[in-house]
Amino acid sequence: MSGLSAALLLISTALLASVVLHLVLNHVLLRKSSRMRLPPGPRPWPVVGNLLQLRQGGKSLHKTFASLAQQYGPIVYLRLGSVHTVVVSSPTMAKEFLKTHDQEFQYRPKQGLVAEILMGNNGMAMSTGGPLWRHLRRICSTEFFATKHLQSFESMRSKEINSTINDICMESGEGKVVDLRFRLSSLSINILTHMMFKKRYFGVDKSRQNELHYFKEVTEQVSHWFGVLIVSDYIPSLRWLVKLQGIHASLHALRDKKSQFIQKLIMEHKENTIEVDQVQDSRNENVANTPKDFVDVLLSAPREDGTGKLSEETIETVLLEMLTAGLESSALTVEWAMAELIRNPMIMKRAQTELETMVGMNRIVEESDLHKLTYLQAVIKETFRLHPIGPLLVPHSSINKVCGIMERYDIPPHTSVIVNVWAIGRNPSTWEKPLEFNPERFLQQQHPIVAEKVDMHENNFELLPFGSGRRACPGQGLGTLVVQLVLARLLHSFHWVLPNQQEPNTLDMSEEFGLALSPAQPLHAKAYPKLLVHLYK
Ligand code: HEM
Repeated sequence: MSGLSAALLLISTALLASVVLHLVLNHVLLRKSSRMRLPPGPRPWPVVGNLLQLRQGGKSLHKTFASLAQQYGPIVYLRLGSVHTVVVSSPTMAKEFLKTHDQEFQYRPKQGLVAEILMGNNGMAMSTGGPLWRHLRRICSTEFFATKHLQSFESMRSKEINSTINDICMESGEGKVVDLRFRLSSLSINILTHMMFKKRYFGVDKSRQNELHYFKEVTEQVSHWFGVLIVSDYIPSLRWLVKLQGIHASLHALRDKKSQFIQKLIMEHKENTIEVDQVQDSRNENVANTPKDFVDVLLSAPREDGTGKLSEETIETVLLEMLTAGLESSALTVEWAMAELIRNPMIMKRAQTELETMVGMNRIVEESDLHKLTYLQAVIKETFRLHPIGPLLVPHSSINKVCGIMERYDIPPHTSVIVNVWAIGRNPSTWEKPLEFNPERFLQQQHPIVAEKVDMHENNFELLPFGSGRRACPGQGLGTLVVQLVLARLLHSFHWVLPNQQEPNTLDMSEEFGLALSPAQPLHAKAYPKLLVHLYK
């Protein structure tokens, strides 16, 4: 027998053994779960469960789940390989899991291969839960996301946005089309990396180019891998097949790359050799005197049991998670808002008129103006409703079986609970004409769920762009602030239209589902300055 046939025989025997093992495990699992009052859902196939149904829907998982909800109702049970999964798609159901049973469902499901290799279980966002997760969340809330700390970076934010507005103004003067995806993502990277480790990557001289390239490669690859469906996460006996495909090797190589990048940052902070970047503004001030950054905070933080310092592994993971969660979220939300406004010129005009009235045309928008901009807030809520960048949140889970959901259903232990906020935002029984971009809906007092009530805080489950409860996004304050400020500055500083006299209503609004839900086509537009020249310096 040739070497090749021997290898093929070995592979087919192993495959057969995996399938048999799985059939046995499935049988046991089905017998156990058939005794529970499970929510309704499509009948699972042996071994693969409902995995094939998900594949049929293509890459847009949020849409596949929404059509399952239309068939089976606001709570659907699926078995993905051997993983119990529940998808909820109504405000009432979301409240049941994220508020009534928040304590039980505060955990994350067991990590898949990607998170296991790239993050370990010593971080925050992907951590299954426990004392370290609680400790890290407390550090983040008190030392990084606290209002006072965020305020201390106000001048840096303003200078970064000035610099972007200035670049757009120059492009406009040269008759160029603005690549808003690039501009917004560069701005968001500079703001976050400055707060996290006192570095900015865009608008810096050539010396930082290699580092920028490396940084982008690492973060883009991490995002890419989080969007890949790894079959052994659902059918563990196929782990050997995944190994054979070289996925482990690629992930380990990426882990080493990410470690190198973050280790360098940690070293620079320990040795105090970091070159603090300077963003010049018209008053020729720089931002060197900014407060303690996040790496400093983590390096001086104690362990969860109060002994010693956090391990470097933990620091690495938290930094990578914060970068992954925070880098694109605000930028993509502003891009969606701009796309909707360009498509709806009357709505853009109303937002601009509000800025002209409340701020005037003789100065730029400051953070202290934002609370007066009611219409702008409504535009942002409407953007979050139609285009939540985390359409399925991050899955929640419970350690134990939870009985009596809506007094009707039992949820097996370690079930992956997915909240389809995208479907909730488009549900016609909650929202009138749900597919219309209509910020006014948040200003109409007579509507049953009016703006004043739907405030994106703990008790409004109609609008959940940041989740809710113990696992809600800790970056909500920073994210909202950046979205409001950047959008206000773009609308106050420029008139915006599509290039080549393209009709507004022909703008492609299709989505790309990945780690974040982004416009499938990066937004390009022409900008025409509205303010006096010196306000762009
Ligand atoms: C517009 C901006 C943002 C949006 C829409 C957003 C949305 C979300 C959502 C939907 C979740 C999952 C909530 C859940 O599982 O229930 C989340 C979690 C998280 N977000 Fe954000 N986010 C934004 C900005 C940020 C920023 C700027 C940071 C950090 C710099 C950040 C850090 C995190 C972290 C660390 C978690 C995981 C929390 C945990 O598991 O305990 N986010 N975010």
